[in-house]
Amino acid sequence: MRLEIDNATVGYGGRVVLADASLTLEDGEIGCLLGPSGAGKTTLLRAVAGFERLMGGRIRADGELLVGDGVHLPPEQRRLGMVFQDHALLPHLSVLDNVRFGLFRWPRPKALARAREVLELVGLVDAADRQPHRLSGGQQQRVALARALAPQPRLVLLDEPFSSLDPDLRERLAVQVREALKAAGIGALLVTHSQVEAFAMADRIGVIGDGRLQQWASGYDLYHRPANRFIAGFVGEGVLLPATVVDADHVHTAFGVLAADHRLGAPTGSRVEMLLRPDDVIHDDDAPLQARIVRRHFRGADFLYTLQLEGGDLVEALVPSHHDHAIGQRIGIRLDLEHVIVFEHPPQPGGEVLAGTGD
Ligand SMILES: Nc1ncnc2c1ncn2[C@@H]1O[C@H](COP(=O)(O)OP(=O)(O)OP(=O)(O)O)[C@@H](O)[C@H]1O
Repeated sequence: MRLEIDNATVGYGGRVVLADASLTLEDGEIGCLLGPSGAGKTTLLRAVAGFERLMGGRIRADGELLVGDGVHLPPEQRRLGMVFQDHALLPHLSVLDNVRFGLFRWPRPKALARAREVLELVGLVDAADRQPHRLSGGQQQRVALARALAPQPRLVLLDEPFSSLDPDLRERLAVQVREALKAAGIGALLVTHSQVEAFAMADRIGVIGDGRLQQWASGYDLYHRPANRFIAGFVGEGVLLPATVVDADHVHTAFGVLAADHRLGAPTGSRVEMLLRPDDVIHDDDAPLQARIVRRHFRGADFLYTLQLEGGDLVEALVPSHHDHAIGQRIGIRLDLEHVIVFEHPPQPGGEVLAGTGD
């Protein structure tokens, strides 16, 4: 199902939580709403489901108006599946009967066959006769997904489905859930505040913050082509480094003159900022530019080094972990990127290390 959210404004009691959000999720795609707590992700998801009203805008499913312009289709007429954080399985029913529960209008043999089919999709057909409480948290969440998929919804809505699970398990489960949805050919819209989950699961991610949908794009584009400073800081790590505009296409930086990703409006000589991700900075013994290690964070496969350049600015570099250098040591670095992302407004003196607030 193609989902179109067009200038949706949502809120409570006249107070706007999220204004003018627009996005399109193509048939079979998995979308994710990512953002800090209280940003309005759940409210928007509930508006798609039909549990909240819109203050403005429209939501369409395959061109059909679900809500907006005086229309408000009740949730049960939208043919959407829901999976919640507390999967709410019925404890006295077997896994199979939990999945079959929503199919009470189907003829019994057909309902049984469908329940088995979706349990197969989520890899739990062998657990069909067990009670839900005898399954792990991750398995229970997969049963909840199977239950949502059983009535063949047009789209599945998932609200923080993995948040009660261990971080390790979450990412694995996100991948499994993605595979099950793709195998079923059913698209989904997921709410999470974890970018790890969003990256593992989604074809498209919408980052919500400061009352707006800040960007709707692939995980790759959010990371490498963030639309603004908010996204640059919320998604991934890196630094914002001061730079000076040379001409409409170039900036001067500590790494020399670099090509900007877009034509610059700021006049020659203006101070701007450029985004450097840790994987843009390569450790190279032969590089003429040297930087001093001021912090090191061992992560197993690699080190995240914080490095100070000659002029005092800080950058971060992701370096394979067999390059084990001590704090205070100087190492050669160069950049591996074609264009730099430039934000054209007054920079912080000395640059800024982005916290990577989306965990
Ligand atoms: N039923 C309600 N009545 C009034 N205000 C509400 C209601 N539900 C949520 N809010 C407020 O709306 C804002 C957005 O809440 P929402 O749950 O959509 O955020 P979220 O991005 O999903 O956050 P979280 O990740 O913490 O779930 C918050 O300020 C919240 O306090």
